[in-house]
Amino acid sequence: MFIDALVKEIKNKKCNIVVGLDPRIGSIPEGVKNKYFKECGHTIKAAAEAILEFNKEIIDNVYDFVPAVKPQIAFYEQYGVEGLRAYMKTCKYAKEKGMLVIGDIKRGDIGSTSVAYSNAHLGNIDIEGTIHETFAVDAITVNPYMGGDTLEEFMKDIKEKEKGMFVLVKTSNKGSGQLQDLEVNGKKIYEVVAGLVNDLSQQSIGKCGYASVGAVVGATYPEQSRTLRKLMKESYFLVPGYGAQGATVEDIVDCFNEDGLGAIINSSRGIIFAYQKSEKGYTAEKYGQAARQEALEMRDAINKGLETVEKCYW
Ligand SMILES: O=c1ccn([C@@H]2O[C@H](COP(=O)(O)O)[C@@H](O)[C@H]2O)c(=O)[nH]1
Repeated sequence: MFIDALVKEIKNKKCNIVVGLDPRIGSIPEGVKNKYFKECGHTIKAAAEAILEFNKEIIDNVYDFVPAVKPQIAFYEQYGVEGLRAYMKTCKYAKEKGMLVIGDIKRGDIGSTSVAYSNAHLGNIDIEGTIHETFAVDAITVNPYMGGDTLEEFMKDIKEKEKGMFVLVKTSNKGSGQLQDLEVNGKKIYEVVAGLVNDLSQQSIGKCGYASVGAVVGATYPEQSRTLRKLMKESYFLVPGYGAQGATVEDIVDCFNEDGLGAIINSSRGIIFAYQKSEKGYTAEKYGQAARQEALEMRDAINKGLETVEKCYW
């Protein structure tokens, strides 16, 4: 099951972080992009090639101690077909290096359309008996706004193909409260969604005791995450908002259960563009090493924080 593979990697690597692969061409070092711009001009193809090279260097520098990567598909889609090719190649490369891949795709639609999303991102597509995989990754993020039936359509691939999904429950952005914190029948919307996630998670509990149906819970809302931890005991939390969005170790420790497991903390810009922190003596030429250093520091800070509250698994 996806969750068993994730928890195994987390325990083996003693690391609770996921590196977000959100490449922005403006922040990719000149040395990388100029190579492709010289070859192909200022084209979509050149940008996509630069993104792929950049991602591979980041993966090469973190795969030995980081369990998973989370590419956000929007950063690839904006370059059309070439961008999506870079997304697929990035996912494949990370998998070859032994990392789990969480596709941050935030999909969800009426049931039959969710099936198509699931085929694309978790399963495969059957063309008159010939099976093809397209974007398949280990787990995806899913938007629950259209209701529980839209989530259920992903369960077939989660069970049969041993995949996972993280449902948006309480997001990290400033406006997340505008809808998610509204009260209906004495419950916040995010609590209602947590109920849906908890129900689905019961169908996907692995040997490790956690479920392949998890929740996205923003690091920027520690109070809400404490409530949510109690409502979804078996669900793993995918926690964005650390670093660039301002959340710190203190904000994320309660996303973990008492067993020291239950959460994987994402940082994207803070790691992949760490080379821009010139105060730390990093350089553009060594952007991969800068990302490695920053990810190591994040891992150690989180482990130390968890030790302090007596929740460190190892
Ligand atoms: O609530 C959410 C859900 C998803 N995200 C995504 O996580 C990363 C965060 O990037 P940083 O650079 O570390 O801020 C990004 O891909 C978002 O789309 C989120 O931030 N909050």
